[in-house]
Amino acid sequence: MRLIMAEVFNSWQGEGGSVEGSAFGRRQIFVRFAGCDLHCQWCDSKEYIDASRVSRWRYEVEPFTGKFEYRPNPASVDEVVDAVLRLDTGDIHSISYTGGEPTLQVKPLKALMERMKELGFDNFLETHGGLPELIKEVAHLVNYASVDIKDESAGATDDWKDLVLREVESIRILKEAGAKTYAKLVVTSETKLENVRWYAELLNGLAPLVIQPREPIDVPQERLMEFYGEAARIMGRKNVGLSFQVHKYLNVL
Ligand SMILES: C[S@@+](CC[C@H](N)C(=O)[O-])C[C@H]1O[C@@H](n2cnc3c(N)ncnc32)[C@H](O)[C@@H]1O
Ligand SMILES: Nc1nc2[nH]cc(C(=O)O)c2c(=O)[nH]1
Ligand code: SF4
Ligand SMILES: [Mg+2]
Repeated sequence: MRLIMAEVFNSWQGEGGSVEGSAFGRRQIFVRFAGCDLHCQWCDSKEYIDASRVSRWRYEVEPFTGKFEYRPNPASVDEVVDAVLRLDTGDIHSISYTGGEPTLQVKPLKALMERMKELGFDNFLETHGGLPELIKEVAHLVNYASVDIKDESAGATDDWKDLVLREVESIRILKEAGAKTYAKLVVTSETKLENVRWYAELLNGLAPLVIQPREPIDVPQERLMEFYGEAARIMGRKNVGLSFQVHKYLNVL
């Protein structure tokens, strides 16, 4: 079984804040899949969106050295498992599957998750959640899930409201399967308060929410706290948090 890979590296989880299900500050091995069906304006992984242009993938030779080796795509599941195991520093909290959008290659994603589970690792899925029918195929293998709610201002797709409803459905599926799941909302200076209210109503009683400013940050602090306050009023004060992309400030992968 083959897949289009982007990169494999060892770092600490830089996002998620402190809500339940977050692995912020935990050491992970990141497995980044190539290819995505959305086009968030602010995506920081744009070079991996068009899978047909990702002719090779890279894996870190040693954690935090910035030294990589390259292999051609498509990769085999075995090659990826080998790259992950080479980066096992013995203190790994979980394996993060990110991208691009990992669920688009659901068969190899499932095979990888099964292998890592057999090897004693927990699986952490980072997903846009827009494809609940694919989420269903892996939900039973997921220990932790970070599911994005794509704000209107992300410009991810034409029918953004329908996307939000599918993301919430994915969260429901993951929760029912027993995965510790939270929603991540990337906000910009264009984010509307009424939209934040709507997301909070959909998530109320289902999963906690982290509000993550788009990098580079353009949302004023007062606005951020206004979003926070509204979400907390609807969802409860223990179910909302802030998240920042801390790895970018520390200059690590
Ligand atoms: C590159 S995405 C890959 C996983 C999946 N496609 C998704 O969007 O959730 C990984 C995470 O990075 C976040 N992200 C990407 N670019 C960002 C930016 N410029 N500022 C803040 N968060 C960003 C996304 O919102 C998502 O939570
Ligand atoms: N350190 C670190 N934490 C992350 N959390 C989510 C990431 C991602 O790109 O999915 C990411 C990433 O690329 N690096
Ligand atoms: S869904 Fe994720 S990978 Fe795809 S464009 Fe948006 S942020 Fe980037
Ligand atoms: Mg990232």
